[in-house]
Amino acid sequence: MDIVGKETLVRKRERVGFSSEEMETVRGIIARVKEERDQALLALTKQFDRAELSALLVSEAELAQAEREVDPKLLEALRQAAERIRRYHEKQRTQSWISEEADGTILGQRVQPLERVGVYVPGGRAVYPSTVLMNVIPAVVAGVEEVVMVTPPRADGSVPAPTLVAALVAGVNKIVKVGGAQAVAALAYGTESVPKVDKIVGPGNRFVALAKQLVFGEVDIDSIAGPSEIVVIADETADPAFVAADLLSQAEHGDDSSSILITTSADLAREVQAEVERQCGRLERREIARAALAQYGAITVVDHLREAAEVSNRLAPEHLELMVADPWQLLGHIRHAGAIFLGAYSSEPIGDYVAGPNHVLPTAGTARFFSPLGVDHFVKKSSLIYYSKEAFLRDGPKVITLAESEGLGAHAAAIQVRLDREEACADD
Ligand SMILES: NC(=O)c1ccc[n+]([C@@H]2O[C@H](COP(=O)([O-])OP(=O)(O)OC[C@H]3O[C@@H](n4cnc5c(N)ncnc54)[C@H](O)[C@@H]3O)[C@@H](O)[C@H]2O)c1
Ligand SMILES: N[C@H](CO)Cc1c[nH]c[nH+]1
Ligand SMILES: [Zn+2]
Repeated sequence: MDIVGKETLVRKRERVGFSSEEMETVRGIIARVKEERDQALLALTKQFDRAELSALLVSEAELAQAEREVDPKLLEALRQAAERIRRYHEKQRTQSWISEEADGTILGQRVQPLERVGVYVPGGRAVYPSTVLMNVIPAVVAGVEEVVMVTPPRADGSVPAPTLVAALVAGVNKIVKVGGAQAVAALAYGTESVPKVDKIVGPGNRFVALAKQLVFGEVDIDSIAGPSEIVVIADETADPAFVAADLLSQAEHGDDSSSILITTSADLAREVQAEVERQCGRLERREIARAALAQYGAITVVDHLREAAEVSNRLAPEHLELMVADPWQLLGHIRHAGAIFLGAYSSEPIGDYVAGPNHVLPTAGTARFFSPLGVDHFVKKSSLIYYSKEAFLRDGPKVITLAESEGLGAHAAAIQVRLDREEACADD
């Protein structure tokens, strides 16, 4: 990892948008799925995943086989993680409310779960049972009636047992063996095997992200979760081995992941640089991590922690670790980050798996305005309005004035007809 100036470090994070070629590919896939439905899904799965499927849906027998096959230790870890994730998300529930005014007017807001959602679970380069839990549990906690999961099959037509078992633990209703843009299109428009959903959530590669953007409007989507990112702010009290290990934890996700250290200590910067080199050599995914660090990894030395917070706020990272003597004090200066990890033992992977908060977080600077995936993403709200006659007679004339100022005569007339009726009744 290079030690660079802070402006170079900020530029390291800049990403290229979608190419016209990618646009064309994904538009073509979506159009084909709309037209040919299941036939297109089967053909595209053969083309991209090299799997020749006889059925798109995962069967009960496959689920039972996965339960038998999976390591009991993994099953137990998934169950315990699911419990913590469920408990955290239960705290996010928002209630409907209703409030009555003195004149009898009743106003309120009704919160209702979405009926059916689709969850994309990546299946290309790695297996992510934890991502199944993180996407499905908030939907279940919100009260969504039907959760449809899509994930690309392996070349032999199977879905990895840990993914299937995680789906069972989390409460998925239907699992479809399809990935990429074709899976997103199927959820957005519906096919013989895939029901049309109201919202699509879940991370994926560029084809998945682009497809989600293109079907937005037909269905709702969550924010687009791009390549993983970590920023560590560390002072001279941080342990260089801990810092290096946490930087590598995100670098191993993909060669487009970003790992950045901002520190007030030039000594720590050099120690972390050496540690990263040493620890990276021991990793199975070292080539991926090296490529990520070369392109999107950097260390910068700043004069004080306030400046470190300013640089981090400009990056608005997905994950931010505060490995400093007093992380709670520094927290006051942090404005933008998807998840903030405080202190030496709040290592980022704790948040990826077991802490409870969601690991689907805003990336690429979107933590400035997006929030972590949560129960809110799976509900919608309706306003409730009951006007008493007394309140109507008081406010009606104001509505007429406002409607006339906008040239909307029918609006004014809807009020006037009631005012006239009232006047006629009073005359009788
Ligand atoms: N933010 C998170 O919480 C989180 C969690 C897990 C994974 N991820 C990210 O999700 C991504 C997963 O990517 P992945 O590729 O491993 O799996 P993926 O499931 O997203 O993509 C695989 C699919 O991409 C499609 N595809 C591949 N090449 C194509 C091409 N040339 N043209 C059209 N379609 C093509 C195929 O249909 C294939 O099934 C990674 O970037 C990973 O970091 C993020
Ligand atoms: N760190 C990833 C999100 O950026 C999520 C993940 C899944 N598994 C391990 N990590
Ligand atoms: Zn991770």
